[in-house]
Amino acid sequence: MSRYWTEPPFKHGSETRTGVLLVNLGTPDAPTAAALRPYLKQFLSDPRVVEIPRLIWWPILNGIILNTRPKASARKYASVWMDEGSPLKVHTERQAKLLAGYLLKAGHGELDIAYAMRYGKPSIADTLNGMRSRGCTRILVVPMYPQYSASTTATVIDEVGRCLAHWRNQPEIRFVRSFQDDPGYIAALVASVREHWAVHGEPDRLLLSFHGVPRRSLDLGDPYHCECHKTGRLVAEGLGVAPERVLVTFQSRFGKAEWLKPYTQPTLEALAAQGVGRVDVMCPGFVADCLETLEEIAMECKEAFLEKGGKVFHYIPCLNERHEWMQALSELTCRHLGHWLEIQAPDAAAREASATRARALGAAR
Ligand SMILES: C=CC1=C(C)c2cc3[nH]c(cc4nc(cc5[nH]c(cc1n2)c(C)c5CCC(=O)O)C(CCC(=O)O)=C4C)c(C)c3C=C
Ligand SMILES: [Fe+2]
Ligand SMILES: [Fe+2]
Repeated sequence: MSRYWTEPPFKHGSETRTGVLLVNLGTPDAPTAAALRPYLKQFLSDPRVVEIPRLIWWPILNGIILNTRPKASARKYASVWMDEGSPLKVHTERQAKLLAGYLLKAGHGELDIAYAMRYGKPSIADTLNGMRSRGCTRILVVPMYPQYSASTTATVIDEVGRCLAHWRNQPEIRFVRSFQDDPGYIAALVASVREHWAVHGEPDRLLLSFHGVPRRSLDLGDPYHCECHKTGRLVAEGLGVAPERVLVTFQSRFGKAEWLKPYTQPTLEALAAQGVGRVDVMCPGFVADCLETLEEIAMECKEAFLEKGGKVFHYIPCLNERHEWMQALSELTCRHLGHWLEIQAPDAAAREASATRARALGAAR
């Protein structure tokens, strides 16, 4: 591969477009060990995800993990796989299509909406190339992680930078950093819990389970832990329930090191042992259901809670394609697109808005 600036020549005078790129974590192509292996290799080779010196990590990854985990993970993926594919990819694709519809309704049908996966397919590189070929010269990248973490958000930003290093004619680019306290996102979470409680009544405890990260990343200054707690506090406030009935926990510990605490499954087991009868669990850090929610929480954690004497366990689904969430995402997107929307839309309304602003600026001077 030639290293730099390999794209076809820019068509001078051709129309330019504004694009929105949604990026989520990634997923294997199939629920099989053969498909899991390259996916896990790419994911777990990312130094933003596993911060262990390569000299130590490579033999563990290639010698142990990639020989055992693909088979075990494939079984888990098979238990949640949908007719159309991996839940994470299915929901992300639907979200991108719906977002285009919501933006069209808001008067921005001209926007180019795409989605990509940080690991696996569709890759960020291929998707950006597609956007370039459709004439996108301005791109807003939206990592689909409400809470910022170096292991998720930062690695998306890094990868976009690496891809653009091969472009001669680079686009104007913006990133959404995080949206842990976005009022629309919080309102969508609250609406989802309320809807569940309207049918099933209220539980003894509501657990908000976020994906974990190594404890060390908090000590080194990663804001993820704080952002999770902020989301948790705002959801509890929005629901109007006593704070002690809402717990923030962290799931999916990987390896032997300490991760963010309290851990989700041991917390559920302790609650069951204390005689807490019913818990509801929601995962606000994931905007789409995936292996970590459908298998780890709704199956494994449920079983653990009931085994320890808990009576009722409800899993409240992720926001997925919920109306309030899609509305919040389209509003968040418009806010971040900012003046690009005016530059983009060459219609009378936009020209009028620009003229009004110019007049106001003139008057201010
Ligand atoms: C090894 C360290 C890992 C860190 C750090 C980590 C952070 C992190 N991950 C998500 C979101 C998701 N992770 C998912 C799967 C997954 N995560 C890890 C490991 C780390 N994650 C592994 C090994 C796996 C693969 C599955 C397995 O074999 O158990 C997923 C689901 C993907 C899917 O296809 O459904 C998501 C989503 C966040 C938000 C995060 C840090 C904040
Ligand atoms: Fe993960
Ligand atoms: Fe997991």
